[in-house]
Amino acid sequence: MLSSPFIRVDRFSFWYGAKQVLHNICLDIPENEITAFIGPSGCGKTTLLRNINRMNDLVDGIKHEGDIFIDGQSLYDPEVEVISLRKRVGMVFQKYNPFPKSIYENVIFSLRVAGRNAKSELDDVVEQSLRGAALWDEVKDKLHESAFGLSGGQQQRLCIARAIANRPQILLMDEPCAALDPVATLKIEELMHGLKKEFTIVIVTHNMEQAKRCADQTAFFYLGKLIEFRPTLELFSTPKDPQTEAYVRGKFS
Ligand SMILES: Nc1ncnc2c1ncn2[C@@H]1O[C@H](COP(=O)(O)OP(=O)(O)OP(=O)(O)O)[C@@H](O)[C@H]1O
Repeated sequence: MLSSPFIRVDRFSFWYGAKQVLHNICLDIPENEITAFIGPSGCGKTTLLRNINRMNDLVDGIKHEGDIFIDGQSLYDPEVEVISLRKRVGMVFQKYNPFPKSIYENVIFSLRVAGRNAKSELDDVVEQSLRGAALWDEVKDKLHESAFGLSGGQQQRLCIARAIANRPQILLMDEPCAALDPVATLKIEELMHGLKKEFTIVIVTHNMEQAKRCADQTAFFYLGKLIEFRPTLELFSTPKDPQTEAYVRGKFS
């Protein structure tokens, strides 16, 4: 049984110009769990992820039908401000993208933008966020050095620290390990298990082993449609739909 939905995708369809890329998606994502989106390239996983914090609003010529709710509130409610929505929904991208600043300034970037400059608060947020991203012990003696001096895996964990510094409720991760080696990948996966206690996590991944290792629920998409959404172990061991079965058995990618 799924716990109560925290994110509800309700009959959601989406177009880039004349091209429809999502078709009538219905999906209930539970709170404090990890939900993976899998499926072949171009099936719309990232498009759906980027709609959960309305990142796609930045693209010209888009259109949607249906709705997405977070904790019962429509993302398209006129009262919802996109800036405050993005505070509730943090995002980590495929290619780690720290700013050309110190480790410390990267973590508290959004607080600075919001005019929060009290040193004691910033110090506290830096420590809590870096601990949350399992990076504190590795960087606590060089907080004022450039973020670019860190390894790729450390830079991605720094981006996670930056994303959680605002205490979002939801963390969207778009192939967060695609640019990382297997050791750094495992570290991020371990980290996700800890983070889900505090955040509802949605991850897009091409790596089915990663979905199996990390995700509580997995959604399989094909050609812009949601084909199957079930607890991960069930989806991989006893897929109900022949298309899901073909995909998870590696018959197409
Ligand atoms: N900004 C855009 N403008 C126009 N079409 C786009 C845009 N972004 C994505 N698309 C198209 O929408 C479809 C879905 O793309 P999307 O990136 O959501 O799929 P995906 O499943 O995440 O793919 P991948 O696994 O390759 O990242 C694709 O056909 C893609 O070419």
